[in-house]
Amino acid sequence: MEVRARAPGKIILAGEHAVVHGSAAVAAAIDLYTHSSLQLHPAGEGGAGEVVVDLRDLDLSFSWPCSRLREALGESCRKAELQAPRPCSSEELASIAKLVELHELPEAKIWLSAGLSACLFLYTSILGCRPGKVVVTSDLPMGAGLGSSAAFSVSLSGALLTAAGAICAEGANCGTEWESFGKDDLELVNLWAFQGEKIIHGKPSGIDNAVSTYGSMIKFKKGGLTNLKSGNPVKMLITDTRVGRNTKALVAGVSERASRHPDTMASVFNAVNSISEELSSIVELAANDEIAITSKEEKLAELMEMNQGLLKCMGVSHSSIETVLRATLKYNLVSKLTGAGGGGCVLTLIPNILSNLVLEKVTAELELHGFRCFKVQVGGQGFQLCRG
Ligand SMILES: Nc1ncnc2c1ncn2[C@@H]1O[C@H](COP(=O)(O)OP(=O)(O)OP(=O)(O)O)[C@@H](O)[C@H]1O
Ligand SMILES: C[C@@](O)(CCO)CC(=O)[O-]
Ligand SMILES: [Mg+2]
Repeated sequence: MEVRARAPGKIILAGEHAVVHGSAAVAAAIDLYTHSSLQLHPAGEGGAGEVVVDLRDLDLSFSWPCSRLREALGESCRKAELQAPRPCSSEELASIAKLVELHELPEAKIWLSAGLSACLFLYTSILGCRPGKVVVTSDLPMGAGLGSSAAFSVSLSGALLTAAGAICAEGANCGTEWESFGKDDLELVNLWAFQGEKIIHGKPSGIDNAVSTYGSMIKFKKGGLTNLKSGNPVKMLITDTRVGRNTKALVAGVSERASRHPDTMASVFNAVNSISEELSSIVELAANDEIAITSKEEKLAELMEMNQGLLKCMGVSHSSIETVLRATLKYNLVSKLTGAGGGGCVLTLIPNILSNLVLEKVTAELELHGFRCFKVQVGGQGFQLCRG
């Protein structure tokens, strides 16, 4: 049997980085997905067979004989207690890293090793050393702020947990082939995906895996999640500056700045918390006429502008991000970085009354800089499954 799972990427409307330090943040799922499909193979004689990970978009395939996995991981290669996800110990992570190194990734693709380590950890913890093949494809740019690592961890955890019989989809959703899950199953997927994110990010807040698992728009603050019912659709243009960066390093950089200036940075995080709280209540307001919608959008834009200023103050803006801010401001549009920053993607709020002509002009100007623009639906589905 083949299990096909998908999990969405996300945008962060307010609160990235500060959320790692306990502030509130607001995030929403977008309609760009990572798909993980899984086929289990019958165990060969004497435990033969292999685990194959096929990263289709990158045209890369990796395999490990089950016997090699068992030898390297020993006890940890035994199926874990599925209902209680466990973190990857540092010894286990070192053994997994050695298994990944066997494949000698080219220097230009070395960033993949964290994703492969997370994949091997989730596979062997959830299924043990059973032979099987995972195929991953994604609409998301990797390492660009749209939550590719979380969508990868969520889709993979969900496919593995389904194959292990730990969770079960609840039937077709809205007449599509994609099936959704109940609250308890989603919670389990989210907990396992968080362990995968820890391997990739170092110190994740958990917001990216939560919004990818549950979908919709959420306010997230350590230990708590509120579903936001958006009063009117929020329209955003996403610009990928194509400047590569790494969330783990950026998160560590902000923490270092916080340890050098604890009081000052505490005030910055506190200000971001207020922005996220205010933004989440504005998002939920239902505006009925053009004047009300415009006033709501003006408030959102101002909060995004303030948040961008504070992100710059945390040291995570970048000249490419500043270029997008200037280009969009010429059309009176407000932008902020989204995700970890340092390059990656920028959000631009698209007012309801903005004509398609102006939107096309802005997009064309951004593309002239070599950036790539996406128009996305905000606040859609979370983790879902399709039976093959
Ligand atoms: N489809 C995928 N296949 C394999 N590895 C992936 C995939 N998607 C993400 N990854 C792993 O996640 C890493 C990118 O994660 P990172 O957290 O740095 O960026 P992001 O998740 O795209 O952005 P952000 O965390 O700011 O939202 C990649 O370097 C890779 O290790
Ligand atoms: C930068 C960060 O706040 C968001 C990355 O999308 C990291 C995290 O919350 O884990
Ligand atoms: Mg990430």
